[in-house]
Amino acid sequence: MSKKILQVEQLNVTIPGKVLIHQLSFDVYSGTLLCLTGDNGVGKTTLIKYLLQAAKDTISFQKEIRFNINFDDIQLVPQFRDIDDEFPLSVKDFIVLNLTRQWLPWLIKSENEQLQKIINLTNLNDIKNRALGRASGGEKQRVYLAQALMTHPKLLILDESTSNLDYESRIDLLKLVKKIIAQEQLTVIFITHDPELVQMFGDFELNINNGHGELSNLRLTTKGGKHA
Ligand SMILES: Nc1ncnc2c1ncn2[C@@H]1O[C@H](COP(=O)(O)OP(=O)(O)OP(=O)(O)O)[C@@H](O)[C@H]1O
Repeated sequence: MSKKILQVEQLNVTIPGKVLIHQLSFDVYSGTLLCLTGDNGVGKTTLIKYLLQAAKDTISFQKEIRFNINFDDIQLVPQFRDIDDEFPLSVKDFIVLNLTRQWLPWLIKSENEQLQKIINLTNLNDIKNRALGRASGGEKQRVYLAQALMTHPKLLILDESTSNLDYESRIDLLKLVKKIIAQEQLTVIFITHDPELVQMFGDFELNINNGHGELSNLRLTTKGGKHA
């Protein structure tokens, strides 16, 4: 089994006046895809907010949440982006928005190399100069993924990245995510309502139900030895 990058022990996930998830414990292993599932409103996004807060402020949650990576090693691809048809920035320019160095208005050699590597990895060569607003839903998701990958994350959190995509685009995106996990030793937490994707691509499933979370190892439990 690969290295643990995150350990959560007996965590209560709360909102004002209510415990959403009781005594939640699970581990996340490096180089795996963990699917976070559960009905609307069970607390998946709130759990992710706790994890991000704990990565930033390691002291407050030190008993319940322990990361073996830093906050800067984590990238979140949010569920909603305000990108309409008129969004003028090119795919290439959007991908580099995450880079924090702002003292030069152009990219240095290593950043250009990283950009081209990520564009190749996410199959965006054909549309890299197109305005992002003109990209299809599936292409946009690949661009968001590419933007997140620019900073060499160790943990990527995908919040329902496939929810507005057709069947083929959903499968394609998850195949790409699995390829990147294998190539880059990336770890992914994927929030999803899609049981088929969980079964096809997940290594682990953390299902939240009735205020409790249960972690399943899908590689061990899947019939037919899909992941064995
Ligand atoms: N700051 C807050 N104050 C009050 N209620 C909140 C707060 N944050 C979240 N909630 C409530 O907590 C519940 C869980 O929300 P959350 O967004 O975590 O659910 P979710 O499992 O991600 O749902 P979905 O699948 O619909 O995205 C919801 O009922 C939401 O309205």
